[in-house]
Parts: sequence; C-alpha cells; structure tokens
Amino acid sequence: MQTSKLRPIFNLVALNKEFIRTVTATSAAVKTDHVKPWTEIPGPSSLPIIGQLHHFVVGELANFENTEVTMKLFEKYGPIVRFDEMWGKPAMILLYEPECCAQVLRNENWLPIRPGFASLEHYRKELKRKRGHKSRISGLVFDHGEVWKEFRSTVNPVMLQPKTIKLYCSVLDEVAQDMIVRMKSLRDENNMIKENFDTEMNLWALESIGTVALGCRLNCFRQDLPDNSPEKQLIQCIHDLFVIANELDFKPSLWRYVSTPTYNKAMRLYEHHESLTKHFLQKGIEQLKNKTDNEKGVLEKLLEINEEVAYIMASDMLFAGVDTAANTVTAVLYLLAVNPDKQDKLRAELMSGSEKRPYLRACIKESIRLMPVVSGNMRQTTKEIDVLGYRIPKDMQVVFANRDMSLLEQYFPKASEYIPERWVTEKSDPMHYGNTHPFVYMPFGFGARSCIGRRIAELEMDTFVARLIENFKVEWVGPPPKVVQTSLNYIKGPFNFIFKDI
Ligand code: HEM
Repeated sequence: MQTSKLRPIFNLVALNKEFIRTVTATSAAVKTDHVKPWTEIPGPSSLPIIGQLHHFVVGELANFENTEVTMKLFEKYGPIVRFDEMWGKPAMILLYEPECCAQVLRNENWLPIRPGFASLEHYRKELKRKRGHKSRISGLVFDHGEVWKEFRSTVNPVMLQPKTIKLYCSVLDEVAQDMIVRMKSLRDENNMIKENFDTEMNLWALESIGTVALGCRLNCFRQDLPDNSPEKQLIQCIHDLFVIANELDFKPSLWRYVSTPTYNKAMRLYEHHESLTKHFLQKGIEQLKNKTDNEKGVLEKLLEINEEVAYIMASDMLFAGVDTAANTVTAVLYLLAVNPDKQDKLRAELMSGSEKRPYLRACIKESIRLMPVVSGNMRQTTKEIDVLGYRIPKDMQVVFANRDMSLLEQYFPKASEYIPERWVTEKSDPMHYGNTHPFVYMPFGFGARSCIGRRIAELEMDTFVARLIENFKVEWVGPPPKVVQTSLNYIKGPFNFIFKDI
C-alpha cells in the first residue's frame, strides 16, 4: 500500500517509467541533447559515505541470493536501475529492455570487455606476476583487449570447428551411459538419489568436459573414488570459486584495500584450482602417448600450438564448463519431471530412432529460459552511449537482465509455463519464439565474446538428457527446489527426483 509520505517517490518512479516507455517507443537509445546524467537513473537510495551498502544489510538488496531480488527492482524502478560504486567495486547499471541491451552490445568495439571475476583476474594478473609468473595470458574468462583477442583467435579454430566437436559424440555418449549405470546403482529403495545429487551431476559434467579439455576419461564414476580424490577436490573447488567470487566481486567487499579473510581464502582456492588443473592436464598428456587413432582432438590441436595455450584453455574449460552444464541438466530434469506430458513427448521422439531430435533441443532451450544457470550477461562500455534518456559514460559496467526479461509475459506469452513447443512451432504461431526480441533470451552471450563452449555444452547436454529420458521415467515429489543466486544460479536440494526404470 502506498502511504502519503511515499507517494511522491512512487510518482517519480511512475514518471520515470512513462518517460522510458515514450523514449523506447521512438528510439531506444539514440543520442540526443536532452539526456540526463547516469547518476539520475533510478535505483536503491544512496547515503553519504556508505552509498547503497545499507540495502545489502537490511534493505531491498539483502538476500541477494534470492533470484527474485532483481525482478523486484524492475517492478519498483523500471527497465533501468542504478548501482553506485562501493568500496572500489565499480558502479553498475542493470538493463531490462532488450532493444537497449542490443544497442549497448552492438556499440561495442572489436574488443568487447566482460567484467566480473575481478578477484580471480587480480590473482592471475597481479598476484602471480608478483610471484614471478611470466605469462601475459590469463585466459578467455579474465583477459581483455589485445591479449584476449590474440588468444581467442588462436583457440577459435580449434574450439568452434564442428568437425572437431563431432569427434566427441561417441565418448560423450559413453560418459552418459556410464552415468546412467551409476545412477541406477545409487538409487535407494524409493528410486531416489537424495544424497549429493548435485555432486553427481557435477561428476558427470567434469567427466564430460574432461574428455574434451584433457583428452581422456578421468574415471570420476569409480565407486571407490575417495572424497579427497583430485576429481572430487576439483568439483568442490570449482563450486567454491563461483561462490567466493560472488562474495568478493558482486557484493560490497573491502578486499581491494585490505586482505580480508575471504580474500585470503579465495587466493588459496585459485591456487588450488591451478594445481589441480595442472595435475589433470599432465594425466591427459600422458594418456595421449598411448593413443592409437589418428584423429586429433581439442587437446592435441591446442598442444600443437603450444603447451601454455593448451593449459590455459583446459583451465578455462574446467572453470566454465562444469557447474554450468550440471545445473542446466538438473533444471531440464526437474522441468520434465513436473511436466510429464512433455517428458512423454520427448521420450516418443527419442524412441522413434530419428536422427533429428528437435523436441530435445526445444526442451533444453525452454528449461534454460525458465531456470537459467546464468542470470544475465555483462559488458563494460567502450564508448559513451545514451540509453532510455540517460547518458552512460565509457567504462561503465552494464548488466543485461536476460533471466528476468525471459520471464516477462510481454516477451514470452504464458511466460511462467514450460512450453518447449514455442521453440519448434510454425512462425505464424503467436507462441513462436521468433516473435520476441532476439536480445531477451541470450543464454550463451553475444558476439565475438560469446561462450566458446556452447557447441560442446549442447552436445554434452543433448546426449545425457536423451539417455536419461530413454532410461528413466523421471518424477518429482514435494515443493520446487530452491535456486540460490551467486555468480551462477545453483539448484539446491533436497533433490526429490524419482527415477523409475522404463
Ligand atoms: C549450459 C552451459 C553453459 C552456459 C549457459 C554458458 C554461458 C556462457 C555465457 C553467458 C558466457 C559469456 C558470454 C559473453 O560474454 O557474451 C560464457 C563464456 C564462456 N564460456 Fe560458457 N556456458 C556454458 C558452458 C560452457 C562450457 C561447457 C565451456 C567449456 C568449454 C564454457 C566456456 C566458456 C568460456 C571459456 C567463456 C569465455 C569466452 C570469452 O570471453 O571469450 N562454457 N558462457
């Protein structure tokens, strides 16, 4: 309810929304003379010295792990929201308007900058160099400018070549089938896998990406795999990295000024991730020596460039390719479990033996729309740009709220429902996905900087989901799972899946 004291504020917000609608209707982000400075963009109130900090403690930004927080900001402030600079963490603008997202993304120069993971960047670029590490390259996730471009152009022909990716079809299917055997053995008397289902999905994802990054089977599914095995340590380490990066890089933190305990823990974690990656890469290189066929996979081709490129790319793949794929498959399973008619339809497609499986792709796309592992993407502007009546300066961080936009009725009719058909229906159908703005749903990012692992991830997920649905009738009991938002969106237990044999 609006109190009389608050009414002026609500009126301002309403005015702001009205202005935004008008500007959007004409031209979303054309440069005009009548623009306001970015500091006037609506957002949580700022106090002297502490800025917006109090909102993280008791206000509208507290409980940021809740995925609804950003949708609430949209409802309160409209399609553009301001976050002020805080303790060295740069100011940030959140955008919920697809044409404006398009404009920011299309205005990038040839060297797009995706900020985030500043603490990891600090570890790889500053701390390691202080310790005498000589390399200029930190990796695709963390480098920018010419260093990023040079590395990306070196690895693109290897990582994006469909012929190379196709080489992994059979080994990924082998991984999927081994995982099915493991899941069957893990089920309890109720056909449930309640204990550590998330770790199980991570084991599948690590085993899968390992075949590409390290050219060998890691054997993560061994029943006798101890908890302190390098495989389990790596899984835990990747998970902890994303969570701690969220504490340091996406929330207010003093680490840029003093070495806080969280900062020290993060630096130890980053070092641990590095030594584990080296351990696995060494294992991959050893196994290559016994290889009998002549087909060259990703690791061999990268090693031909040089060992450092192979190591850095493997490290990127192990960082970016485990939790992402694992949580996406969990989301697909959950949504198919609570939509049994869609699951039956998918199973019929899979059992038909047809080589083309459009409904499988559609089910995965629709799951990513409703429960994406990444809430949105980010860029640092490379030039000044006017958006929705505000002037955004160069070097400003802009976040695209793709998850929230994808849940809005105005972009996807019956937005809260699981309707894979929207991805395969005729163009003339009002439900056809093509009717929405292409910058609403962008799960793998945009342009030259987009996800280099997309084709690999899609192949892994298609293969595994197909095997799961062929083998199990998947059900879910009880309330929906909780999703916790850190740098990634993690689906949390209890995992009430029931896996009945087909
Ligand atoms: C469901 C699975 C995945 C999703 C949703 C996903 C999503 C994304 C997104 C949104 C970006 C940022 C793109 C941009 O800035 O425009 C990205 C970047 C990246 N992803 Fe993925 N990803 C997935 C799986 C993978 C896998 C399996 C790998 C490993 C090969 C991988 C490796 C990378 C790398 C290295 C980058 C940085 C690219 C660059 O900046 O040049 N991702 N991913």
